[in-house]
Amino acid sequence: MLTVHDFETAARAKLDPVFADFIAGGARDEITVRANETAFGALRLLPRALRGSAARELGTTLLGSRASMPILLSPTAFHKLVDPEGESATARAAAATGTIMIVSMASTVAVGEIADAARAAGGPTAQLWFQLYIQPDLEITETLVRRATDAGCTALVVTVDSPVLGANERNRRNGFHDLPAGLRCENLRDLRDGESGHVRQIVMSPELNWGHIDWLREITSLPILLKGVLHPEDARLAVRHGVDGLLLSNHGGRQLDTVPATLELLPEITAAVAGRIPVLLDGGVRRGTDVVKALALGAAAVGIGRPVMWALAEGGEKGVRRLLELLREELDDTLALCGASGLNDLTPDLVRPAWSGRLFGGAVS
Ligand SMILES: Cc1cc2nc3c(=O)[nH]c(=O)nc-3n(C[C@H](O)[C@H](O)[C@H](O)COP(=O)(O)O)c2cc1C
Ligand SMILES: CCCCC(=O)C(=O)O
Repeated sequence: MLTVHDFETAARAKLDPVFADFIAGGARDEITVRANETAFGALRLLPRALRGSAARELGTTLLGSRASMPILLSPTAFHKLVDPEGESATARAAAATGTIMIVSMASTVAVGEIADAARAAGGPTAQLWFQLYIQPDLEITETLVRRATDAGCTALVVTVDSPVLGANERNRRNGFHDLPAGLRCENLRDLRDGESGHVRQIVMSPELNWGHIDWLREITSLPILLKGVLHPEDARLAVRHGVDGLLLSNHGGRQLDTVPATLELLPEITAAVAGRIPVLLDGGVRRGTDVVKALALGAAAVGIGRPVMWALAEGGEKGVRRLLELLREELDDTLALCGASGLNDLTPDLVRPAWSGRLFGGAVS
């Protein structure tokens, strides 16, 4: 396994095609799925020379949580679909690497158990954040927040791009609508009478509004990030509503199709928040160079979604660990080649659009 794409190929060879499609797929024509990766390819890096340093510092602190590198595990549902130990295996790999795992509310291991696995592998400083779909039944949401807080999660990541579930037509064609027998959304156990972790218990609520964020702000002292804000005006509103950070995300192209690539939106979103809160980004990050481009354009860190599922499918805990080490090596190598000794050296002047004839006044095309 030498690249993220090797993990994708290996996972596809191993997995039930229905599950492989669930992971790879996106909404409708998957235009945004492709755009996320393409956007990184449309930028070029412009390195500095003779700024040598013997070692690079990759560590960072995000909203009080220490991370050994600016690459987080974005929340992905249903890890037991691809590995019998599910999220516990993922958490051990993240903790051993010293980076932050954002636990999906739709995890197939309960968040408390995931936290135990993370601490066993990474010690007391292992960092987990918890992703939340605010439920219209606020009592249920409050219970979920309490479960995450009791487990030791150090931030809440509220997904706001899912008033309804994205239309994944691969899943529809494959008839994949629910978890196979024996697997459950363990965080949802015993929330309502007679329901014990059914996926359909998770309500995607079209009524959500800023009042819900204000309410959440009142009931928790954990930092709150919003995941899925795309419009710069909403980024400004987030700051005004006391949100602590943004995870700039289009859900890996799985919600509204044809929204821009997240990288494309990054300059506008960082301008809108004007340094008041950190902006993280996910979507299409597959290489160390992608991480550097996002950070150069103002992201505090990036998240990876599908690569984690592929690595977990390929090799369980070891696979995820190898994936994270690989990305760390690529990031370190890219920093060195760019003449950067740390993340603060990554500035916008290191990035430019790919060459086009227009640079020559249209003389060459
Ligand atoms: C299989 C899968 C499951 C996901 N589950 C969730 C989830 O439960 N909650 C959420 O907010 N985002 C979820 N996402 C979106 C990811 O958090 C992330 O935004 C996206 O995968 C990033 O793009 P990438 O896959 O290109 O790295 C999921 C994505 C995938 C591929
Ligand atoms: C209710 C599970 C949601 C999973 C999800 O967010 C995704 O597959 O993108």
